[in-house]
Amino acid sequence: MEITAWEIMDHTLLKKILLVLFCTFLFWKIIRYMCGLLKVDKEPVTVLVTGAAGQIGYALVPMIARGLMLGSNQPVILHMLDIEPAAESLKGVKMELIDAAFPLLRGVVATTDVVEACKDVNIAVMLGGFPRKEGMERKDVMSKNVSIYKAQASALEEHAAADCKVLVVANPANTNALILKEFAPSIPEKNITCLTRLDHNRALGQISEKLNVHVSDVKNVIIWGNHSSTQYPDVNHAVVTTSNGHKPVRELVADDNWLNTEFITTVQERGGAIIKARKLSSALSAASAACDHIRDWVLGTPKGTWVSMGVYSDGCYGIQSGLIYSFPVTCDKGEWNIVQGLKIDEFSREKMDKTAQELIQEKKLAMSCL
Ligand SMILES: NC(=O)C1=CN([C@@H]2O[C@H](COP(=O)(O)OP(=O)(O)OC[C@H]3O[C@@H](n4cnc5c(N)ncnc54)[C@H](O)[C@@H]3O)[C@@H](O)[C@H]2O)C=CC1
Ligand SMILES: O=C([O-])CC(=O)C(=O)O
Repeated sequence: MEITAWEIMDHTLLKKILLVLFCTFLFWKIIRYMCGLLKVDKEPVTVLVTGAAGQIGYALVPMIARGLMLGSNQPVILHMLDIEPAAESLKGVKMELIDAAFPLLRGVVATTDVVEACKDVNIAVMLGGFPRKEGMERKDVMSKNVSIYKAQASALEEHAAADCKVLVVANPANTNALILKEFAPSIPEKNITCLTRLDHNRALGQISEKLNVHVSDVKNVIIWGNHSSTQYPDVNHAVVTTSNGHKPVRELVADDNWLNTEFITTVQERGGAIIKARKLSSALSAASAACDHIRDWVLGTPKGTWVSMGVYSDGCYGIQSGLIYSFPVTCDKGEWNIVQGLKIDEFSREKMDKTAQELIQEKKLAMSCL
């Protein structure tokens, strides 16, 4: 068969067109594959917030959904628990979370069922509890919280993820955390903590105001002990970053009398001062501190910096083991470790022991309510 010149040219053209189409297709496939490799969409982390219809809850859940707790590339699923009388209000919070269209928020559960709330939870922030009311004895409040924390400990133990990290905020925070630990024996004791980061941040704030320096330049204050007015805010190891390196806070403040009296009582009594001013307890700063606590625990503390966390004591610094006591800690790869070897002077020793004594009494009271 005879092939004309036109037909030969036509063939070549056709081949070229096919080749271009094939190359475009291949290029597109490669680009899609590379995009897949670079994709940063992680598995969502499930975060439980109990008492979520309350005022800290209302400040905290949008922070979590915005990535302030676990990072700006970490999707989250929120589980919110409250009690029946707050169910309608909780529903409203869920509606607002949907309306806010948070890109990281991959699901919201709002429930009054503790089992549903605890299911597959990776992080639990416990805000729910029974507040002290007029005319109530400490023992009455303790007894109500012991039963709440006992029940929630069992639900977490049975239904949460095996490596669930717990942060107790509700007061009495240290002792509620201790009860939770007692009744959730299969959750590792290192995974149960309480919030003293608010007190830590308050101490940083006071030093920053006194020295007129940026708060992010102040570091390594310590809150020892109970989240109560016996806590000991300690600046003996705290420093300020200056253009000439780190300078001790004591040297810069140059007023030991202020540091040993007014500074300590201001931090110890700050919660009460906020209640007096707002007629409500601290909520935005408590929510922010809860985010700081979990973020540093999960993602790590910056090099050379420690933070304060209420953790299970092992006897170090002469603090009786078996209490949830606030210590200076560093965090790495999801684990906290108490900063060791800090020098403790006589003034500090006395204050650290006083707050430990209060925790021993609270523990006794809690155990008597069981
Ligand atoms: N550790 C810290 O630094 C701080 C601790 N707190 C404490 O945090 C807690 C929460 O404070 P707010 O949000 O201001 O209180 P709030 O009274 O506004 O909210 C508490 C919420 O817990 C709910 N609740 C009560 N019993 C519950 C249960 N068994 N299960 C689930 N939810 C339950 C209530 O219905 C309410 O919605 C309080 O105990 C407060 O004293 C407050 C500030 C700082
Ligand atoms: O007593 C309260 O509810 C408030 C509180 O713990 C604080 O602000 O430190």
